Amino acid sequence: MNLVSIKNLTRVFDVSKPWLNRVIERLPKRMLTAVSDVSFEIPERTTYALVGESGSGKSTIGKMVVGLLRPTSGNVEIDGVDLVTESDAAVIDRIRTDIQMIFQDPFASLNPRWRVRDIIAEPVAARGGNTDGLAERLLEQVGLSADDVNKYPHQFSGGQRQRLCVARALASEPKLIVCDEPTSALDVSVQAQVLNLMSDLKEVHGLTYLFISHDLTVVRHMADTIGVLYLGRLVEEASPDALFTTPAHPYTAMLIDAAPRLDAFGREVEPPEGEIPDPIDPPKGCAFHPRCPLATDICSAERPTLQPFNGGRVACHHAGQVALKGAA
Ligand SMILES: Nc1ncnc2c1ncn2[C@@H]1O[C@H](COP(=O)(O)OP(=O)(O)OP(=O)(O)O)[C@@H](O)[C@H]1O
Repeated sequence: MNLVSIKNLTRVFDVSKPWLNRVIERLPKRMLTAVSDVSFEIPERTTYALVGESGSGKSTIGKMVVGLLRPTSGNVEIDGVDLVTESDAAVIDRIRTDIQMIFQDPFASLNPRWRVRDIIAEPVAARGGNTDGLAERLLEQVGLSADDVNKYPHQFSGGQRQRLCVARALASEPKLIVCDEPTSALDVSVQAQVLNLMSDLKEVHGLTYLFISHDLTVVRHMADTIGVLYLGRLVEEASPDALFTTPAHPYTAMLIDAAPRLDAFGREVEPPEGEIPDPIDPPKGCAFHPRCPLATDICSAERPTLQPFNGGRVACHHAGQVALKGAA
């Protein structure tokens, strides 16, 4: 059964400068479509990874799923309840407790003046739940010590702080955790430990993850399905195996080819080629065509729709014609 069902999700931001619109009458508003007509489903107890470059709309989707942002149009169904159209506040409240979010920066998302005990127990205490021994139990589950309950966030390393965030997210026994780049602020060696912990906890607690990352290699081993976003649209969706061996979209191939090359300082050596277009004025037809090695006339004229392909879905006029550099 699907825990999450996203249908035709769209979010437009008004990025006009109000003062300019006041000075110049009838100046058209500048509208930025951050997410456009995105649909996907996440079956219970599985991990769906959303991957794309900066600005592709990943965080905007994550925020709409947890209810931090309202969609311009489309639907977000969690556990059979459409959070966009549901009017019963009690039902929405029940669903919201089933959803937690973990952010990229573990320090910014932990109150520096609170002890770990209060940070972890707060979501449960706020609902009048029983917090006896809760923080101690969760600390042990995330690989920290129960003796740490009286410490403050600054007394932990980056990786440990992200473990605290995981413990806090688990406190209210959620069904779905939306993870927005949870390991990208961490050292590479610590990243793997936190990812392994999250995979283990998924099995133990029967969790479902929506995992957001700009890095395909991070999600390769933990995702059941990967959705590739480009300029707010889903351009490919497939299992990690299919995606890495036979990417159907040239953008996916570009991301794979650019993936894990790090220099001695852990910086990406080879970013994907070409510039990301202006999202306020995206290219006509397929938004990827100015960067695409396979582009032909049809690509600048007609936007390809997402179609079933090789067990997944792809939006490309030349689906399946790509070759990975590494495979050449
Ligand atoms: N509150 C906002 N107001 C105006 N524009 C926004 C807002 N939030 C996001 N955007 C724009 O929407 C687009 C998608 O942003 P989003 O943060 O969802 O992308 P992302 O893929 O998560 O990128 P990153 O990895 O850099 O966070 C970007 O062009 C961004 O500038």
